[in-house]
Formats: sequence, structure tokens, C-alpha cells
Amino acid sequence: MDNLSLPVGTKDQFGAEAQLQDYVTSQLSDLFNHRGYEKLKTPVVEFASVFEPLQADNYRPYQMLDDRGRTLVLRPDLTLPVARVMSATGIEPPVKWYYTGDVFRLKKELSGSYNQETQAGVEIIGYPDFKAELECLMIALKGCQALNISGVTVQLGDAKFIDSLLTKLPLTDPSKQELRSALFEKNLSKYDKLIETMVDSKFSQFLKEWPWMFGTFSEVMTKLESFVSIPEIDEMLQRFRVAADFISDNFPNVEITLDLSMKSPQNYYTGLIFQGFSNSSSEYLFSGGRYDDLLKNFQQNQISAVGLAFNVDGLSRHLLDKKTVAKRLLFFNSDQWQEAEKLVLENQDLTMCLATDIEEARRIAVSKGVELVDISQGGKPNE
Ligand SMILES: N[C@@H](Cc1c[nH]c[nH+]1)C(=O)O
Repeated sequence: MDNLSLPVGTKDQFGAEAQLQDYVTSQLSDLFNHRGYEKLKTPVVEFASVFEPLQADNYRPYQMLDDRGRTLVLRPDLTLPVARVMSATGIEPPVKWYYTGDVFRLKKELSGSYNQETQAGVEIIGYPDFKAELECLMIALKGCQALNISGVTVQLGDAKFIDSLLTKLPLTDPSKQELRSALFEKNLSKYDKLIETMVDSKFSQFLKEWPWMFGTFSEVMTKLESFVSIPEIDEMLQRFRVAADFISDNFPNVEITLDLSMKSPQNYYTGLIFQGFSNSSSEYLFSGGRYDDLLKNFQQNQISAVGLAFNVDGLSRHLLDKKTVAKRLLFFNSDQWQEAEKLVLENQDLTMCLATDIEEARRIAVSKGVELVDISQGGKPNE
């Protein structure tokens, strides 16, 4: 029956999984609040044009028409609406926003991922200094700390690394595009063929190693430092060093990796990009970066911006593996409400059993595999 099934890529959530999402969102909102961020709420439905700057392949949105025939979408991203708000309202930067909400990204069928994801994030608008990136890294890692997530790795990269290098290569534009996609797809036979023509270039050694330019921060940096120096790239390396020192000074247990052949997670990034992972899952915990040009899609003026979003579902699943203590059931008579109410308030692991009689209460306790506490005969629960 169709009315019992859900659209592909969606799911119902209940019990601990759904509650943990609330917990994660509230812990993160507390963190944002304490650091002086202001809340911003935008609609779930927006005009499709707001999201034009996104990578079409990754972010196919759910579409619909309004009553005037204009195309609307369920938002596939929460950063673009912030840029729209800034441009539409004329709110003066600098400003630090936070938000929590769902994004909708149509994934390939059978990909195993869901099309609705909950995010909680911040956007720092109007601060060009690298302090803004460091503040985002601080929030990302403090958030993980507040949720007790251990074994965190931060992967650093730069959205402009690939293009800065490609512009220096003696290749035609179409070949540069091909080289870029061969690198992203890790299609080494295609990649090797494309770099064959550049054996005599001063970049030849680097080009050979490029697909392997990922790994622990110190390994990749050591490799990089031995290659030709290019001013734009030297600046990026300097930023990587500052970010890595900042992370290790403040979070000595966090691992740092560098990936210089990865595709930027979002088209709109223009500088440092970072993503967090835990050693027990391949899902990202948080993802962010600098996006100085995004507001130009909505207005004349360029405004500096950096932000990040936490993957609330991923973080909740992470916590779900560790927790879930079943509650004991408290059976009581209707004239014992006050007593039962007090006990439930005092004992966090007790929940009221609303059964009519003790037999029914016993059946429920057995079926749920939890302990039954019976005060209907005047007894007291053991604490
Ligand atoms: N919107 C980005 C995360 C981000 C927030 N701010 C900057 N980047 C994402 O969903 O991946």
C-alpha cells in the first residue's frame, strides 16, 4: 500500500535516535549562544535561484511550483539562505549567525544515504582575518568535546589549491578540466596520460605525486616543501601551518590530515576548507570553510565570510552506539499520582507505566525487557 511507505531517501525517527538529535542540537545551540552568536531562521522552501551557486550533481533539490508557476525548492543548503538574508535586508556586517535546521539533497537511489539531513551551523560574515577560520575550528572542536566525541580527525585543504596550480601548467583549458576530474575521480591511468606531456616542466615531480598528496599533516607538508615554490601556494601553506598549530595547541588529541587532491565540498569556498571525522565512522562530523565571494551572487559588494555546519544526524548516530539506558517502569494506582509524580521527578531512570492492572504492567515490562517497580501495594521502589 502506497500510503504506508515513504519516499526514497526519507525515514521516520523515533526513540533514542530522535531524542539524541534534540540533545545534539541543544548542546550545539548552547555553545553558539555562549559565544555570542545570534540565531537566524530561514524558510524550508525558497526560490530555486537562491541555490544556483551549488554543484548541480551533488545537490539536486526537491522541486515544486508556487501558484504563479515559479520554481521553488526545499533548501539543499543553509549557507546560501544566510547570504540571501544579508543581501536582502542590508544588515550591517560584521555579524555572527547560528542556525539549526534540515537540508534536503536528493541522492542517488540505493546510495544508502538519506535525502533529509539535520545541520547546526554558524556563519561569520564580514571578518576577513584568519581569526574567523580559527574561531570556526574552535567551535567545531569544542562542539565535539561538548558531545564527548573522541578520536576526531580534522582534514584541512584549500579550495583554491587545485586551480592555483592548474593555471601554472602548460595545458589547454579542456585538458586542465580533464586533469582536474581525473584527480577527483582518482583515475590514475587518465591522470598519468595527461601529465605525460609535462615531463620537462618544473612541476613534473609534483605532478607525479599529486594524486598521493593526502595523509597526516606533517607528511604532506614535508613533501610539499620540497617542491617548487609558488607564491599563492606558499600563502596557503602558511595558513595550513597556522591552523594546524592552533588545533594542536588547543586540542592536543585531535589528529590533523591534509588533502590537496580533494574536491572542495562546496563550490562556493574560496580559501581554507576543513572537515571533521571520527575514527569509528566515515560520516563527516562537521564541514566548513571560507567563502568570500558568495554574497556577490546576490549583490554588488563582496563580503568576507567563513562558516561551518555540524552533521547533527551523524553526531547523533555516533552517540547512539554508546548510550541508551532502558528506563524502569513504575506501576501505581490512580490515587497515587502525586507519589508517582514525585518518584519520577526524583529518579531519572523511572517512567510511569499507565497499565490498568499489575498483570498488564508485568506483560509490558517483559515485552520491553525492563524492570517493573510496583508501588500499588504500598511498597517503595529500590533506588
Ligand atoms: N553549508 C556547508 C557548511 C558550511 C557552513 N558555512 C560554510 N560552510 C555544507 O552544508 O557543507
